[in-house]
Amino acid sequence: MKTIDELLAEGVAGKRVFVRADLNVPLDGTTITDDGRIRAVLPTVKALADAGARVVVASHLGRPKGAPDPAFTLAPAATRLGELLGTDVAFATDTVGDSARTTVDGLADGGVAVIENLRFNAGETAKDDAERGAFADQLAALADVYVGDGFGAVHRKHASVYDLPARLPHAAGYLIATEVGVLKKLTEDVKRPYVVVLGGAKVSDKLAVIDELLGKADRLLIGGGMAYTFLKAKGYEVGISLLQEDQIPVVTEYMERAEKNGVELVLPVDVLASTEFPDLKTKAPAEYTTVDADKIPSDQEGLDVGPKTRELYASKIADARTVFWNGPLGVFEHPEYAGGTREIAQALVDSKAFTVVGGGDSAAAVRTLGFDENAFGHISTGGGASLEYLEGKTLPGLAALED
Ligand SMILES: Nc1ncnc2c1ncn2[C@@H]1O[C@H](COP(=O)(O)OP(=O)(O)OP(=O)(O)O)[C@@H](O)[C@H]1O
Ligand SMILES: O=C(O)[C@H](O)COP(=O)(O)O
Repeated sequence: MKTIDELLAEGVAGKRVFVRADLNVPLDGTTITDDGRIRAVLPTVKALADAGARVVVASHLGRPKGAPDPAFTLAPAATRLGELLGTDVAFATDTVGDSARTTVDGLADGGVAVIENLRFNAGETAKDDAERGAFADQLAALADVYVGDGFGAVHRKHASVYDLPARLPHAAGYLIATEVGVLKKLTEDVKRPYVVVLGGAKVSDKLAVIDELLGKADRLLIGGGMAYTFLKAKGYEVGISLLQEDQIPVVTEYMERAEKNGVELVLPVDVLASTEFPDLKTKAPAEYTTVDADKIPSDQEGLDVGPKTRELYASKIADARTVFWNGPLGVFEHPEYAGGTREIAQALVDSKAFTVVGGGDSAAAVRTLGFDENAFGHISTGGGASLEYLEGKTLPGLAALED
């Protein structure tokens, strides 16, 4: 894989360099609530701009349906990038149309532009190779060189991640190099006990990693939306909690295998449950009760792990030498349901382990709850991406950067 330093040594002055970033930041309307993913790509963008490249930054944001949708515009991210760089950043209101062409043509050496959300174009995420390829051709027309630095999206076989680097000379950015360096340690030389904490809401994306972790980790602590499929598989009532019904046989097998392999697979023993999902905009006080995990009322959903679970999980983390944590333990965006995530973050900070926090939302949670980023060994920008790396899968966005 060519590094960005090698690319810089060859010279990029005057060249149009397409930087595939992951600027998929959490938003409250048009306000960015955590800009960690934008800050993470700054070293690459700065180095290219300082070397006189004309930098075209591209990313997806959210999951729009292949057409423009103002709720998912990258305009706020472009503005924030400009603030962080301390320079004007041009913004194209489309991805490969007139605005993108004019904006890129108007870039001076050392200038930076952001083009609109890649996923406003159906070709970006298309399953069909030809459709993705046609969109990649349009993107390729905007640049001379490609730099992959959107670590959070390298597990996606998408046009800008997978097909575009095949069409241009390419290199890996600083963020990808750092992320891969840290995660490699967890796959090759892990210090034990190795504890993995899994939570979050993208349950179907993330269950598969457990298959691999059952052969690697010593303890798996399950929380967040992921827990309810396990609790249901144990025969418990989970009410209207997040549930991946079709995965019940799979998680049942995981629990059996964990027992056979001597891996501790730990589930919540109590949860905060409510009849209503909280209002994340107004943060209005929520009504909930704390119930044992086998007694969730049928009209309620679990929204955070309860106090007994927090204590149990903290005790499982205390003597760890390595901890990987992906996915908030509850709906941390609401103050009432942030306690589980906060206490797990605190347990990581208090432990002597090498700690890695993975995921856009997990990283955002740690920062918005007031933790010092430096209190953790590494905060990864990739959730699904870091998990698939740990699964040992070939990640399309990394494979595409190989020479
Ligand atoms: N019990 C629960 N019920 C519903 N949603 C939950 C629950 N627990 C956590 N969540 C939600 O999970 C979301 C984060 O999950 P996600 O899987 O996206 O995390 P991530 O891995 O950090 O991010 P990413 O994969 O996007 O990088 C949060 O918005 C949080 O509110
Ligand atoms: O938030 C993420 O995990 C990445 O930006 C990838 O987003 P996606 O899950 O919508 O592909």
